Amino acid sequence: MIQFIDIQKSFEGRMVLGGVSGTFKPGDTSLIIGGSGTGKSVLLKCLIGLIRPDNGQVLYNDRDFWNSDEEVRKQVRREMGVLFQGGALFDSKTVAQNVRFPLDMLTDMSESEKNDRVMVCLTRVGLDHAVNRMPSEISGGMKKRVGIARAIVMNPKYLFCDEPNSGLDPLTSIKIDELIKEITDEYNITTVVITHDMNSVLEIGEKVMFLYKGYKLWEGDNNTILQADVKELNEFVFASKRLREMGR
Ligand SMILES: Nc1ncnc2c1ncn2[C@@H]1O[C@H](COP(=O)(O)OP(=O)(O)OP(=O)(O)O)[C@@H](O)[C@H]1O
Repeated sequence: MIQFIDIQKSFEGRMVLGGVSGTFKPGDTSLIIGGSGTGKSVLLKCLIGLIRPDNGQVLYNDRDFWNSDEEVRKQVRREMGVLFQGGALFDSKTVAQNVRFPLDMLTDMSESEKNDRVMVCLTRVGLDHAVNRMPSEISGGMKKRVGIARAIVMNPKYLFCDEPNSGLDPLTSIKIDELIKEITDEYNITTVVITHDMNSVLEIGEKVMFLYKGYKLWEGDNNTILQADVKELNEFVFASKRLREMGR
């Protein structure tokens, strides 16, 4: 479980997060949604340890990330998997070498243990046929799958995905969303996904948090989001004027 309490962050006097709190639970795929520049990525970075918040606490199963010593932070970091925007694959490494990278860096597993683990993860994301391909030789959707395989290779308790659908067509996006959700269920991971894709919200949004100008204005699910009585959320959800008119 991840709990974060009153997270605040400003850059050069400009407030980006005004005090955001929330809870993410194991087995849930929790979405953080909101328009551009509303603080989603900064919040994610505060959670995963890339930006230190000015105020507030982030608790990983009761371990206070920012107020613990480096050993605790290191341990928590080892329990995280991150799927970065764009996949962030190494262009000069094969698919298998990309997935294996965290095992090389962070474990003392034997060669055969590493190879087995890589194959388990690549098979799970449907890419066991592509182990020796280079990133330049595979599609955008496949790159995301490689990114997911790499993010789960260390068997994470917590999985963070920053815009997993960026650059993908709607159908491929839904497949990636479903894969993230299935893996979350299967391994009981606490998963947090940043998105501004309404298709994702409607498909996998069982837990949704809406950020607006650095504040959480709404929390709910895909069954209630269309009826929510929050003006800023309605504007985000029904971004198209045409759609707004059709809904009335
Ligand atoms: N390191 C930084 N230094 C200064 N300002 C920053 C920094 N990181 C983010 N910001 C600012 O904080 C605000 C929120 O940025 P953030 O990246 O969290 O937005 P976002 O909601 O993720 O948007 P998008 O959907 O476009 O990625 C923006 O105005 C951004 O310019």
